[in-house]
Amino acid sequence: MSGIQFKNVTKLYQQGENQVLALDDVSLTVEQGEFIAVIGPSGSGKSTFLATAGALLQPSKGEVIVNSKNLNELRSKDLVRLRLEEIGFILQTSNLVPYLNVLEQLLVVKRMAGKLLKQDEEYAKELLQSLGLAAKLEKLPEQLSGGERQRTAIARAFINNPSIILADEPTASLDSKRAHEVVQLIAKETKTRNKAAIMVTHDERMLEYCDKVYRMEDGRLKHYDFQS
Ligand SMILES: Nc1ncnc2c1ncn2[C@@H]1O[C@H](COP(=O)(O)OP(=O)(O)OP(=O)(O)O)[C@@H](O)[C@H]1O
Repeated sequence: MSGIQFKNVTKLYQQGENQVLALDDVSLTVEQGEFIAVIGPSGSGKSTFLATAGALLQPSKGEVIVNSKNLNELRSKDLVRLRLEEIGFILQTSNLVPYLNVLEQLLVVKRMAGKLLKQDEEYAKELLQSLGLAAKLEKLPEQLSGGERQRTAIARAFINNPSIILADEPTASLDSKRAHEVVQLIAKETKTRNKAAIMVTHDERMLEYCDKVYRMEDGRLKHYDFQS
């Protein structure tokens, strides 16, 4: 199936003599067209969960299945391709390339995937416009506000039309109005383009846009009954 599945996933970190249990027997399914949120206290395992879903970290035990592919069975070359083509990451910090302008930040992703078509530039401009960045196409990251940088990173995550969206605190640097707009946009993309999306957030105001909410506590993931 398309989407993301965790089957009894455990992640242990070695810290000197000690082991830290960051994910403790986590199982869940995020189907295509579903937008889920993960909340929970600092250090509870949310970033570890997202990095595992995005094939950036390997589980110590259990299986992660992304678009019907068991990540344990992929070679590192295939993992790189999967991350590039099928997953859009939105991180806490925007991680923009300092010497590329806003438009180029998106086009470079296409070039990396080996295919930059004429219509890609049009789509990139459209995306940037929908995120309120039409006047900033030629600006470098250092010439942008924190919120503008974050919106550029969000547009960059969408440019390859990935089927999976993984967002780590995407609203951290945004004011309330932009925060709502950005999460609405992720929700809309998820529905209209049938993606599977996971958002880690501290911002309870954003939960209303999500289909399901889970709470992480000490590495355990539990369904959270959220009333909007
Ligand atoms: N590379 C690492 N090596 C050792 N321990 C780690 C490593 N990364 C995270 N941890 C530990 O694993 C646990 C889960 O960390 P994680 O970053 O996933 O939590 P989090 O919920 O994302 O926290 P925050 O909300 O503060 O970002 C914590 O106890 C953390 O100290």
